[in-house]
Amino acid sequence: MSRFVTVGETMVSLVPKEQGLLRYGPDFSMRIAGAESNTAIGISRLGHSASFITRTGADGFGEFLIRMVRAEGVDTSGVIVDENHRTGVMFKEMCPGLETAVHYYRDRSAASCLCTGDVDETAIQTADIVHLTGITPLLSKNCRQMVYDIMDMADGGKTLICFDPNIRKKLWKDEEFRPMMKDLISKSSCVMMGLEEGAFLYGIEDVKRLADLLFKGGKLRYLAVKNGAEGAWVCDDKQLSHISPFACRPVDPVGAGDAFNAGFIAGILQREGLEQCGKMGAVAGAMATQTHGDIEGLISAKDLELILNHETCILR
Ligand SMILES: O=C(O)C(=O)C[C@H](O)[C@H](O)CO
Repeated sequence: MSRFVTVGETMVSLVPKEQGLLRYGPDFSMRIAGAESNTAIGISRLGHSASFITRTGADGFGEFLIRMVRAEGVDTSGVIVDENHRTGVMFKEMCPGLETAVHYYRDRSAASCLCTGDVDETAIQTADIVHLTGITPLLSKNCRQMVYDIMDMADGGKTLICFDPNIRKKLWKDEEFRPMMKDLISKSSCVMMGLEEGAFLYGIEDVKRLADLLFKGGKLRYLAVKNGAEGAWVCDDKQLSHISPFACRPVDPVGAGDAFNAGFIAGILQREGLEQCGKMGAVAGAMATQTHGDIEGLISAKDLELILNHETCILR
């Protein structure tokens, strides 16, 4: 039984070794990417049990993904190897002065064939937290149904439903997605979203107004609103606090939101106070921006503790 369970797509991520346009043929290194597995690995690094459910192709890329996620201590026993579909792939493109661009090769991938039958209901109902993102329901109709069904499996029980809309405009092919995303948020007890995502979905840029609206539904227990290098806000039904950003040397923001989520959720699992959960998220998010891969900068429990206690790490 894992305290944290998540379901979604992990892809092989080909990250250029140097900056420049793809058209000039950079060399690539092979990493992994996927919002849900990033968060699962972040949770595992912070000392909590995590399991990840997905489908991969029966190919070397799929074997690579499973090996990488399992090596980080995440339970992959729920991963299904799909003989009929291939593992999704994405490429990053990094140009000086521009934000990292991603190019997906994930249409009809193995993970887009995920369905409700792939998910063990008991695993969801016995977990403390089930984490879902708004990427999965955009992958296919069966994925959308599965996300709703997982929320139903957890609803009414003790499992906290965490949701990050993680809006990916490259996957956003239908205006129907907006009401669906809002519906999924309304079914969640912990929502972690970007300030820009709040504006995109609700037309609200003011965090207090956004919190008032979302808490009115009665289901929400925690809200984190992330604002990149400007920090974040964390709220429950009693308190709204701004969390200052943690100083870092960013090279790539992709994956920082997932790292924030891991820190924030680890705080909830440890029954920390709201602001401490926010600080854990802010430090974890900042540290993740310092590497080009999504998972390489995910912080360990020991390093997080040192930072939060303002202690220095003895290296020599
Ligand atoms: O964009 C996606 O679908 C991914 O999950 C890949 C990245 O790892 C993710 O965007 C980081 O949050």
